[in-house]
Amino acid sequence: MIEAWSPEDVYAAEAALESELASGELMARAAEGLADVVAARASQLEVESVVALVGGGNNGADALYAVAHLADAGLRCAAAVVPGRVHEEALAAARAAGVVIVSGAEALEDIAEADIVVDGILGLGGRPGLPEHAVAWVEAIAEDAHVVAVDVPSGQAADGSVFDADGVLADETVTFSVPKPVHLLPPTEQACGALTVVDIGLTFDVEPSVRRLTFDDVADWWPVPGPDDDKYSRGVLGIVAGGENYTGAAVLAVTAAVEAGAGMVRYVGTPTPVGLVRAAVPEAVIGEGRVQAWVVGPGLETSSTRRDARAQLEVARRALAGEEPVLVDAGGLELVDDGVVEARRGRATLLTPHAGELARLLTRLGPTPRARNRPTVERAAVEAEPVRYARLLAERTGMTVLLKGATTVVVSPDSDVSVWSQSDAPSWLATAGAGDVLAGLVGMLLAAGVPAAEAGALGALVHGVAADRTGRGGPVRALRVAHGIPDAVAHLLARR
Ligand SMILES: NC(=O)C1=CN([C@@H]2O[C@H](COP(=O)(O)OP(=O)(O)OC[C@H]3O[C@@H](n4cnc5c(N)ncnc54)[C@H](OP(=O)(O)O)[C@@H]3O)[C@@H](O)[C@H]2O)[C@@H](O)CC1
Ligand SMILES: Nc1ncnc2c1ncn2[C@@H]1O[C@H](COP(=O)(O)OP(=O)(O)O)[C@@H](O)[C@H]1O
Repeated sequence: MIEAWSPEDVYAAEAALESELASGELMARAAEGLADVVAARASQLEVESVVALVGGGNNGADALYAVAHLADAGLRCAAAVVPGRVHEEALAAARAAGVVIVSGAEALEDIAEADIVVDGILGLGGRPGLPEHAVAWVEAIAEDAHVVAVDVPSGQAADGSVFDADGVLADETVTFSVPKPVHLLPPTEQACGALTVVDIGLTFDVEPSVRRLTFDDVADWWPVPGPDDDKYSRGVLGIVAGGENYTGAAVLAVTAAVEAGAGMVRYVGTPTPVGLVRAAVPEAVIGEGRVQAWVVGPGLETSSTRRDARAQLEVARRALAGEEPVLVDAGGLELVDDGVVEARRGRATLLTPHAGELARLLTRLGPTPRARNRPTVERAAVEAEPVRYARLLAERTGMTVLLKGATTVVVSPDSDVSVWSQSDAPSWLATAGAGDVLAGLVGMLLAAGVPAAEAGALGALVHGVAADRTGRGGPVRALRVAHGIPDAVAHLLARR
């Protein structure tokens, strides 16, 4: 598991450790680790000119001490500074080691010619956006330069909340002791490149803000049946999905649940998808019955006036009113109102919208049940600040929210619980029907007893790996992702 702590928690851990160490020791460890990474990269890339972009805080000091080490080691180093706004001891150390200190136009020339740029403008203490003087520095970086961010790519929010397209976009980031939210969350993760964590000795006795499951965690988490299991003890999943228009969603969700290893899947639909499911997934049992969890919504048509569609909707509503865990996706999200919110208090519910669905649902629900003013939430706003909006929906509904995207986040209604962030899928997975597959897969995990947030994270990981292994670098269609789940699970379980 990869875990990230918030800037506040990191500052607290730093203060606790600093009181036990000689002054400057932590920064010395950070700078040494940073210098080792940059030296290794210079050697791999067979280049020798390094320019540090130096801000006025400790992040800039790390960069200065690091280039001092690199100059000692024989690399050609310069540091761009704003005179008077720089850590004086670090500046003296860099100068003494032979680092050329530059500012103004001279700095821009050196930056443009550098093979490696070390970004020490802003770190953990940075607010989103670049300082004015640093805009020209960042613009001057050559296209083919290798950019190493110190702790946080400057301009990006350290808590992962806001992405700055004009900020630093690093090829790699070197951080200290533990990852921070900026490294794991959308939208900022894209600015970090490859991540190296240098251990400087900080320890934490508080929960991380963000967690990410890795391939090696799957064997510990996946519900593997034992000799005493039967199909019922493994968990029966009820799926209410598909309609006379969206027939395929039913086939995809049911196929994924069966392929993921559900003890049994009961499918509730209208005549056309029932016929298709019967033909495509003979293992599925048609009709309502006792289940351990429900998936409600893929391809569900909530406005159909057909008698069979209304009967199907009644089952969906019964599921939402019942005790069993429910995953609510696509059309099912249209059934979520304040009555459902009330009825499901204290019961496991996982909403799985994409950004557009989340925006629509938040707009419809409004900020509070009786709010007169219901501002429209735009899809673009959700895409810009996914965790913030997923949290708003989780808090508004008391339900766990899995927000789908290139990086999928899972946010619990309790703000003290870590956010899950999974980024395991190839971009090929952005294809119609992939969400229906995810719903069936995660539904199976709920039926097997995996808690909602963990089921969401685990399901997102396996979904991504199934797409990756099925597509082998090329396109994937959703049905093949569903059929690829057993291979993905077997592959991940074999890592035990
Ligand atoms: N924590 C650890 O464990 C360790 C941390 N270490 C290192 O320390 C780094 C954190 O250092 P830091 O606290 O000095 O913050 P940093 O980001 O360098 O600068 C803040 C300054 O910038 C300013 N400022 C902010 N945003 C701005 C903006 N948008 N535009 C303009 N100005 C802006 C801000 O001004 P203010 O908001 O106060 O007015 C303040 O003066 C950390 O990332 C790591 O590299 C290691 O050495 C050892 C272990
Ligand atoms: N750029 C991307 N890279 C990787 N995965 C993506 C990307 N965009 C979307 N996905 C994943 O693809 C799936 C799409 O789901 P969804 O939008 O609900 O599709 P549908 O409703 O057609 O089934 C989600 O699991 C999402 O996380």
